Amino acid sequence: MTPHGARAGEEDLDVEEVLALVRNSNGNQPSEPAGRGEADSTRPPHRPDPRHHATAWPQARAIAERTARSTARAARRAPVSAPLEAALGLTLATPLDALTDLPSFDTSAMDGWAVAGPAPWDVRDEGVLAGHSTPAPLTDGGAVRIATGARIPPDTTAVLRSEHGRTDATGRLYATRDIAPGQDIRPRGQECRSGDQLLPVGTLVTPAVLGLAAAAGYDTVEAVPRPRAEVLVLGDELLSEGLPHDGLIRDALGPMLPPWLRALGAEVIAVRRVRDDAGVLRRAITSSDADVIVTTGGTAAGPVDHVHPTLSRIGAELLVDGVQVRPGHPMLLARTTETQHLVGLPGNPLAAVSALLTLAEPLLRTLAARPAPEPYTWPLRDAVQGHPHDTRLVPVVLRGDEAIPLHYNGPAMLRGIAAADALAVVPPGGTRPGQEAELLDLPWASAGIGVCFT
Ligand SMILES: Nc1nc2c(c(=O)[nH]1)N[C@H]1C(S)=C(S)[C@@H](COP(=O)(O)OP(=O)(O)OC[C@H]3O[C@@H](n4cnc5c(N)ncnc54)[C@H](O)[C@@H]3O)O[C@H]1N2
Ligand code: MOO
Repeated sequence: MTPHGARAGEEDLDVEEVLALVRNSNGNQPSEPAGRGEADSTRPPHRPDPRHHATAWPQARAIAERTARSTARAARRAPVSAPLEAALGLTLATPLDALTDLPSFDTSAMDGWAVAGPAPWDVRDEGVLAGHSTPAPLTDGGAVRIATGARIPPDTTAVLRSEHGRTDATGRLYATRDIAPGQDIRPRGQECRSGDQLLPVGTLVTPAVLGLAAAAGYDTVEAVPRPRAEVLVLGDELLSEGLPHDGLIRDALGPMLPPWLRALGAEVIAVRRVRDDAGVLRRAITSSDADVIVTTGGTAAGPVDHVHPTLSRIGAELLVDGVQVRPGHPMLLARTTETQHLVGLPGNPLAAVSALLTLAEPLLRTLAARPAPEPYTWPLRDAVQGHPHDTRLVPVVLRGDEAIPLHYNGPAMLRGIAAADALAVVPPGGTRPGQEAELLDLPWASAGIGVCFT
């Protein structure tokens, strides 16, 4: 594995600059109708050559990130005060400064005796347990039974572990090995002083961050709110239960997308089935107050593929109209209002995954103010056939220090991705056995279901 090193510095671009970048990259005026808008009768009903519009894969991801950054700046969403139990997966909007010294008092690190002065020691009758208030001071030659986590009595020299002490017939305590002054005492403020910065703005709230926040005295943390996402599942052929029959198939994306979008930082406010009707789709889009609308299907140029004409009719700006990636090349990204984006995922399920990781991931991550993952590469055990011009995303499992490409990676298949640890980014032309390729992690593969899906 070879980390690429730090990401190239992403300069702050505003929306105009992003749009200019799109114009330059694919010759397409993003503010123009998408290409087959009913509003523009001078245009042919089908886009003549999708490849002509398609954005290179790395650039598509950069556009998604940049438009999210400029929208986040424009929208200035106020931080929320999140109770710890609701903060997992959010990003800190203010630094986590210690509200107390840690430890907040001198603490015994071991079960044993607090002792004062040299051995032997007379042991007090009553011991000190964790949670007790300040115990009485010791005097030279004195000792007291103490539990791990208990407050150290004033004038204690050290803590003698229970396994390193013995008492004689008269009950006097001796050490079976040397103990140094201060041994097994955690002094107040050893980890931090009140006011110390424990974590900076922008830190992802993990289970460990929740623990640290609680230890440091927090009941709530100031965090960036999750971007609100609404999923519109298009397609009259979809069933929500039972076996496929009579040309109807099960909706695979309705169940898959909400948890995946949550893992990417979104709050999923609704999942709606939308029938193949341009008016219904239009109303569904224009009535949504989500930050990000995610549609599935209808991105191509078939008779009931209503996404492009609808975006055109509502005056949305197409920032990405097709990406040079397989599967998923008809994917799109549009800005529907000043503060709202739409990600069009193709209907083929693995193509939808590809679009999710290409466009939705950088968009949601940036809106959620999450840190960008460090890109990394991994050797692919087997040769992978490449597309002549486009990037391929191929499901892989990680075994030892190799990534093994999986079969069943066709656009309509989920069998490969369901078994995968990551997606390999295969450049045009393919890879040789042992050649390194960038990997895109799947959120559950590295973070665990409970962590990333809450
Ligand atoms: N003439 C062309 N046809 C197609 C092209 C092309 O370039 N020229 N591209 C193909 C590619 S590549 C893809 S990907 C698809 C994208 O199509 P759409 O986004 O319009 O999706 P649909 O046509 O609605 O569906 C495609 C396929 O996926 C199935 N589907 C849809 N939704 C779901 C779902 N929620 N769960 C499971 N399966 C779903 C749907 O039944 C179709 O089989 O276009 C190609 N065509
Ligand atoms: O983008 Mo499509 O998935 O190649 O079938």
